[in-house]
Amino acid sequence: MEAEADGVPPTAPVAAATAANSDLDLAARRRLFISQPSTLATRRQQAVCVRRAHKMYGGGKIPNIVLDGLNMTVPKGSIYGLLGASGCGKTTLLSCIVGRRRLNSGEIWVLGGRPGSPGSGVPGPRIGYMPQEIALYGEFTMRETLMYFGLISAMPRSDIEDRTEFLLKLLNLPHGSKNVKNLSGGQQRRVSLAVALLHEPELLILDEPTVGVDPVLRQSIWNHLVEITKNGHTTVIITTHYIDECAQAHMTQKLLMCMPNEAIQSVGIDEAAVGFEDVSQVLGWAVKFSRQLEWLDQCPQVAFYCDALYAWSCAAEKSINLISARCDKAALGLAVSVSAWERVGVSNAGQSIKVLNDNNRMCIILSLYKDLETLAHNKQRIDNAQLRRGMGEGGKIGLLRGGKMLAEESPTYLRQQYNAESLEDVFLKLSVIQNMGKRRRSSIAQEIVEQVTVPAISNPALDMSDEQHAAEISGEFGDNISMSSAARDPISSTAPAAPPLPPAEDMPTSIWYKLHVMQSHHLHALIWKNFLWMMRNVGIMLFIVGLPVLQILLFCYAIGHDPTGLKLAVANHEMSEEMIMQQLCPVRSGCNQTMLSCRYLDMLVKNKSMVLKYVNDDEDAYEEVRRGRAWAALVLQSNYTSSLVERVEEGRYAEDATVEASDLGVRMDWSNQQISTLLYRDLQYTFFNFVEAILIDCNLNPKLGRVPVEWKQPIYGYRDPNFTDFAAPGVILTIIFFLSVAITSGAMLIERNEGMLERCLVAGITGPEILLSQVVTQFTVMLSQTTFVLIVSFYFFELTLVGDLWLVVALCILNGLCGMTFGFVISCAVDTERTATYVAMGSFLPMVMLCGIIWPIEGMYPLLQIVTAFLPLTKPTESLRSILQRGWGMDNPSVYNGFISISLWVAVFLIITILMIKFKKG
Ligand SMILES: Nc1ncnc2c1ncn2[C@@H]1O[C@H](COP(=O)(O)OP(=O)(O)OP(=O)(O)O)[C@@H](O)[C@H]1O
Repeated sequence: MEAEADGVPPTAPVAAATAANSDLDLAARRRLFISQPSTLATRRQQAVCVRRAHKMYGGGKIPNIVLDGLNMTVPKGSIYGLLGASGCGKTTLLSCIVGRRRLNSGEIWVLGGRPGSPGSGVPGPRIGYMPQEIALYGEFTMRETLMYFGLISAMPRSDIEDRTEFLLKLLNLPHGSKNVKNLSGGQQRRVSLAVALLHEPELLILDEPTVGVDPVLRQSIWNHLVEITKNGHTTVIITTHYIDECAQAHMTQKLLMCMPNEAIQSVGIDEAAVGFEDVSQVLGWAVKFSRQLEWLDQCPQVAFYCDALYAWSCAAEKSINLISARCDKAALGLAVSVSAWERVGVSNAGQSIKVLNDNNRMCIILSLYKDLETLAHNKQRIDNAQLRRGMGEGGKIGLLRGGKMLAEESPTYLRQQYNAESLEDVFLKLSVIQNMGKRRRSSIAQEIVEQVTVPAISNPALDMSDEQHAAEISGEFGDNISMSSAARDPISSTAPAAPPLPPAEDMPTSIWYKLHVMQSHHLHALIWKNFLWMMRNVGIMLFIVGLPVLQILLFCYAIGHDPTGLKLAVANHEMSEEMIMQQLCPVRSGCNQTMLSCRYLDMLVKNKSMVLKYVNDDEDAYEEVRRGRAWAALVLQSNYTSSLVERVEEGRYAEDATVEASDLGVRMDWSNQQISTLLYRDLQYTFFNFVEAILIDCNLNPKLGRVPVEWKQPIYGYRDPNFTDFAAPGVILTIIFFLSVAITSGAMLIERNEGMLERCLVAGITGPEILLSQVVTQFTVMLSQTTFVLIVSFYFFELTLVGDLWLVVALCILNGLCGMTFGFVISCAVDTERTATYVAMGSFLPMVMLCGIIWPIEGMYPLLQIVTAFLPLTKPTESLRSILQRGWGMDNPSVYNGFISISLWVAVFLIITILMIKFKKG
């Protein structure tokens, strides 16, 4: 039955039977492991327990497998160093541990629960996370930064203040009222560390914490970490991608800068590291050096570490001479960080090395500037030595390579077991063993094996001779020894299935629990932070509030008004040459039938602000138009007045010649539709007014001069509508909508890209909380924007407002909300601000064109008319136009459709955002 269970029929041949036997063994072993009642409990007792973790990025044929059956066990109360080359997956593993990414398969237990599950506290206040990037608000002071993260952790203000004082002191930070952006890189990293330490979490995860921190401070940080792990309540995981140990493998790290002679003697150190970070320190060092060296003389060896910008160019020579003069040690190591080399430049570096050589006392540890990696690597030696010392013998180091944990032991144990002087050697040997497992026939591997003495394999985790067995054993062998599992493709593996993992612990399943995604202290912290950010960026806020006002001002001044000062060339043959010379056409009022042409032309000037230029003949007038000096040429015959009178008096009996002579001859420049339509209208309307005026003056019925159409009082709008009134609704909504898009997506992307969002999420803030806090904050901004825009439009420029102002306000606010949620979608969908700008711009232009803002939808291509009905601004624009121009209320479909449409869009954008936040991680 057992054989059947393992898929081998009882009648199989002998070879198969042998295999079946081994399967039986395996099954028996598996049962043994499964039956261990303590397995699940043991896992949950660890601070972190990872079993058979698989994680890959990208799909397709060549996925990037980052974690490949990884196991990791971090006991509570320990300091765990996660070491591995750059890009080996440390950050990925940490983000899975803190619940920000999901494994493709495998299990993670953190502090007894599954990260991301309700009630686990992970992500949340049980974790202190210091990411690789600074991830802080540059505009906030250190105190404000710590206050914000303290509030997130629901700490009382007094506790936050106490802890802040303690941490500022511990981390040697300047007075807490300095803005984070004004701190040095190293100081910023220390603030970042302070944030992680602030709420005294149970699990502290520090991703490369001591980069940019001088040796003095590193020591105090390490002391603190050792202190907090002592009582077993706090566990620390630290990553670094520098694998090696220093050449002098037993170097003891001590702070010497300020340490008096007696202290050095009492500590009894035999090697020392001296480090400093900035120019002033270097210069100070150079001056004080002779005295310091007296103390340092106690040490047989000194490592001299420098990360100063001008260390080489300004002070190095002097310092080195001083060192050289006072110190006759066998070896004085000189390590310089990559940044110093890079900034000083290779030539200076070369010069400095020359000085060192000339002095002939130094042993240059580094292989100098040619290999920046080596420089970086050497810089980190001090860290790793501290890591080792800080962890003591109880701590563990996990060596990560190729998605697997090569080993997980105390540094001393590893060095002893592999007979290695440094962890780098251990790592190298383990890498060779790993390669042997994968590529036994590889000549390259053989070569390496020949050169590197591989110790007898005593750790079954590294025995790759039976990969399947290794995989089976992995993770079940015991929780205190973690072993690497065999390489196996998580998807395509045909190897026997691993034993089933224990079921997950029961989590609260009530709907209320699941809905309980908002916590008041989180919202309080977020809203406080958002408003603080606004206060710190008054210039930006003034711009944000002022920009829509400026835009509406520009719109009201620039758009929709009738063009004035249009030039007309007039060939009026009723005028004498002298009159043309003087550009004077005499106007006679009353029932006077002389020079009527002048009376008409005068009305054009006075009523329509046209500018007339009198010319001698028709061709001259046309030429003016051809040369672009006039929009139209008017020709009036020499007998214009008499012909017009005769035409009016004789009516249908008037002769053709009379009718033609009374016509106003017009040739226009029709190239500009707006201007020519306006001229066309004004020339005619002015003529009707002119005839009407004469008829009135002569006591005749003015209606006789009109076309037989009676233009009664309009039902909606005015007889003389303007384009401003037509375009204003769409323009107001567009301004509010797109400014909300820009502000919201900008704010969210800045947070995300600078790592603040990630940090907040790890601290336990949820996506909906961030959204709600942004909505609250942006709402106040949008409210002020809307108020100013409406005041400018309807109070100062008196745009037509017939309907209910509150409906207008409500629609504008909904529209701003819609822009805000669209901004959320953009910030979730894209990664950079530049892409966000492209998306915003890409959506702005089509919306302006298609939503009936600058041209009536009725004039669009029929298919577009259907499409445009579904866009966010179409119905609201129609709705606002109806409220403003027609005074319609919510009972009218044209109005309420706008409200419904925009509300639906708000809901759609919100849902998309929440889904993206939920499913886009990892
Ligand atoms: N979001 C992502 N999408 C695709 N690939 C990713 C993503 N994040 C990381 N990777 C890849 O996964 C691998 C592991 O990256 P990770 O950042 O975890 O390494 P690391 O060990 O922390 O490196 P370092 O020490 O340099 O910080 C790298 O090859 C990286 O290119």
